[in-house]
Amino acid sequence: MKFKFSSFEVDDGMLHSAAVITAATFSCLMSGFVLQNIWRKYIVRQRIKRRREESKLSIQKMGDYLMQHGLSVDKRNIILDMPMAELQRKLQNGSLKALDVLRAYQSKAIEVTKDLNCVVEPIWEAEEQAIACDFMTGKKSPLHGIPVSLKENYHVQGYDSTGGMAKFIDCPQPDDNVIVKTLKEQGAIPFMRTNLPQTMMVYESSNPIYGETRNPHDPKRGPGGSSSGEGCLIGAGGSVLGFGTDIGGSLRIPAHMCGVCCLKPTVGRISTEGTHEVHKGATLVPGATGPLSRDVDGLVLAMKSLLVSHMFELDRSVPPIPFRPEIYEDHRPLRIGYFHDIGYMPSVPACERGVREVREILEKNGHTLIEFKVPRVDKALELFAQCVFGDGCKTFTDALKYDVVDPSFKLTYFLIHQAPEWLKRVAGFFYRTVGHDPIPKKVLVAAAGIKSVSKWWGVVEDLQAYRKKFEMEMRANKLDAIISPGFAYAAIPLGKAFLTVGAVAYTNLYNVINYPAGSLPVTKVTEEDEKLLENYPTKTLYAKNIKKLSKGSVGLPINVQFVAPPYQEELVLRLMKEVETSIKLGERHS
Ligand SMILES: CCCCCCCCCCCCCCCCCCCCCC(=O)NCCO
Repeated sequence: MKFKFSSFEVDDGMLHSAAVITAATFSCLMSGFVLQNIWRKYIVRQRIKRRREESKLSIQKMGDYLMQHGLSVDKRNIILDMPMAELQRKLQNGSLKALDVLRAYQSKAIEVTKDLNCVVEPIWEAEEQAIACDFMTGKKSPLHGIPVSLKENYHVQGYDSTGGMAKFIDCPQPDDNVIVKTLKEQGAIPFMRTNLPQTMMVYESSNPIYGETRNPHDPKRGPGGSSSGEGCLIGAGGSVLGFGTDIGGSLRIPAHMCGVCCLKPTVGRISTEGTHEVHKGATLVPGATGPLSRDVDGLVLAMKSLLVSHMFELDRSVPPIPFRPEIYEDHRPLRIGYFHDIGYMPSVPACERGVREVREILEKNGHTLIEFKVPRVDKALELFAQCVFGDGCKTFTDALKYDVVDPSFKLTYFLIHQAPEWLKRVAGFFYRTVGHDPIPKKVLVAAAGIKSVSKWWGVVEDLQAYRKKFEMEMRANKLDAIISPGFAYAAIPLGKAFLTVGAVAYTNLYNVINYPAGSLPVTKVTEEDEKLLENYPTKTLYAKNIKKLSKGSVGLPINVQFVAPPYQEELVLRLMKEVETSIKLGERHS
């Protein structure tokens, strides 16, 4: 048979050859594509393996070095037991050497990371800095000789900031970030870099490069995240002061689960320049940087040392507001709002008791406590998802292309980041009908992305309106501050955060409204709390999971959050210090 195409003729033999050539080209392209994918994934795995080995080797080398140059156990323990104020005083008056303090904390950090895997690598330059401190004469800076640990996403010259993602391995940072530079200028010694979950947008603690960090109070449980390594290292006594980041609770969740203090400042109060975030462009609910510490004095010292002309000069977007002692040291009685239940899922009995006990302390100290109802928590959650996943999660999926997805992140990644909109709607339907919970659908649809600029502007208006509503509620009650649960529950078994993720409402509320929020350990889960857990209401799927996963948590730490209007960090710290002091006095008298 012959076909005639205008000026030339084609027989079926030619047609057959054309089809064969097309099919061959197509299968070549396809296999090329598949092979390229396999190759890229292979390269990524090799890179991850090499980086992990380098990290382990560096930690081991530090351990070996300390065996030869370490302190005696007694001397080390005396240093490790010192609260921040005493440590600072002794470094200032020269009765402690910076090198001894560094060695004490290096050796404790290396010791605890063996079981807990909280350190990703030591910062080797610390030693030289400590020696320089000890040779210094003249007036000492406020952080003189104090070792500080840093979450891995803080840029440190010469080190990678991977955020647990292979794509960023072998990209050493050209410079220290603004906070690190200011800390060094103030005499601090960055000495350890700490672990985080892949992408930092979960409150788990694992990534394929550095592995999984465990809770210092129960290694079968998670330390919270995403400043997981910081919470764990400070909670285990391996650091006295550290720094992390927080977009939805990443400072406060690990602080609560590991029993340490932290402060998430108002975004803008201190510099956020030079931290690795996957979606830096999502500026409506941006990441905050902030300190974690063993005690409130550590947070105060950190803020005083950062709020100085050096930082204001390095990052001119930061308003030059120094630390205001007149607010921190004020004794005026305040009106403080409180809640136990955010209006989505109740907090477990131990967290509720934590707030109740802090309320009693504050009332005894002369403050007025008023019950506060959080306006429309569903709206706050929806706004959070719209603002951080507004691009339909494209920045996240791009960052993880060819990467190994961590098991602890797989379900979140699939459902929030990768699933097409129709599947998100089906999952939302499941949560609403089987889980008796309409909120996940809103969040999942939001994570499918904002479809146009005018819709994006609508989100901006909604966010402004929500912030105003919150402010008006506080004004209506004449509130100076708020206290609320540190989180909905204490630490749960590793890898289970996905099953309870709605609890993030307890922390990300303050990111949505951009209020400073501190977290303070106030109690521990008791047998009585565990008994009361039996009556925990389980209306939604998340609440059921919380009840199940909270069992067996006796002895775990419980924090309370302290919150004030934007730029009132000193007020937050004042209240935290007041409660910390009362708790310590109470412990001494009992
Ligand atoms: C993943 C579950 C899918 C179902 C959706 C349920 C929605 C229920 C409400 C939860 C809304 C938020 C979901 C997103 C999870 C984000 C968790 C954020 C943890 C902290 C992140 C952070 O602060 N990172 C700091 C980075 O520097």
